[in-house]
Amino acid sequence: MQNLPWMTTDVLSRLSANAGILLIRSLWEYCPEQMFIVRVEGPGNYVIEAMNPTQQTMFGDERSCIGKRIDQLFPSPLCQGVIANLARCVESASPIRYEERSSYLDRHGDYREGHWQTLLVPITDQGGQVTHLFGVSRELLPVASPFGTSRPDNPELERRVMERTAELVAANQKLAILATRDHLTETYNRRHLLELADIELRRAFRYNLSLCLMMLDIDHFKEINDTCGHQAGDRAIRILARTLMATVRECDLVGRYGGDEFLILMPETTPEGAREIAERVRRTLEQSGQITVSIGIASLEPDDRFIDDPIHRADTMLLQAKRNGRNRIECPA
Ligand SMILES: Nc1nc2c(ncn2[C@@H]2O[C@H](COP(=O)(O)OP(=O)(O)OP(=O)(O)O)[C@@H](O)[C@H]2O)c(=O)[nH]1
Repeated sequence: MQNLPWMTTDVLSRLSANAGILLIRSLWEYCPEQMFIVRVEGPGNYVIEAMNPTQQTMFGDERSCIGKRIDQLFPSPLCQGVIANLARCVESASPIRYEERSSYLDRHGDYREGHWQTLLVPITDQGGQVTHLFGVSRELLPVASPFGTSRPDNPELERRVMERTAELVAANQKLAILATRDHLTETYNRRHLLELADIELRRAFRYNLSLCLMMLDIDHFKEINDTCGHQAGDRAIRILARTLMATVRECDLVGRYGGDEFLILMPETTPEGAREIAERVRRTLEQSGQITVSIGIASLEPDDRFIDDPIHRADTMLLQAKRNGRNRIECPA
């Protein structure tokens, strides 16, 4: 990727995936603000999926809240307000900031008056669907003045700070997309996919999980370029990317490896499961009548040390699929 000017100063973009995860974990554990993750189950239906320790000191033990719907956790007026804001964030699919005042039941079962400032950030799946919302909430406590009167409010300044913060969050999201996605297809770019693949490889070894990879490439792609032009070639690549995103499972990671070649990581998948997914992709494309693909599959083996090892085997299988006639899948016996 071209070295854009902001990349030299943006520390986050230089972090490895592991360092990024460590950073997020530390923030989650030690941040004095309340943090939570809500699962979007449908209109008006939001389920608490996680709360950081700060949030737990307010609402009580995480175990008593996880898996509960918002309307089971909050009393009525507050609950409607919370749900309306969650819905607004899902609808706009972009970060929102808001303030709310309400009474709520604390972890001791006592009613308290609260005033919060909250930032909600949507988390999308690879298809762009908002599946979760990440929230950071700060309780605004009245500040005692040394002169005995409350500090004068400055609503205009506060509004401008909130606007600017929302702009920065949106800009950061755009930068994150630029750094992690392929410009032509919006699937993961090679660098980011390999970072994610490395995490999946460690996770698979640590928890003794299966992991499969699929490497695929459009058949006779050069001919499409040579006879119909480069733009038609680009269109074919986009058709393949869209089909992959729509056909593989939500947990599979799709990335453009280079040219017309795509790599798909299938966590917690056996070779039989991987073959089924590959067959679905192959058949869908064949039926579209526009392009066909050849697919090589490999699974993680105990001696693998780096993600390049199974990638190399998937690539060899892909070559074999090409040699054996194309529009087919090859995986180790
Ligand atoms: N349109 C377009 N073409 C690209 C892009 N990246 C690489 N290519 C072209 O992809 C072609 C490589 O295609 P191959 O996968 O080797 O295709 P092939 O040899 O015709 O077919 P197979 O043997 O079936 O794989 C070359 O002509 C490259 O110039 C891109 O982003 N867009």
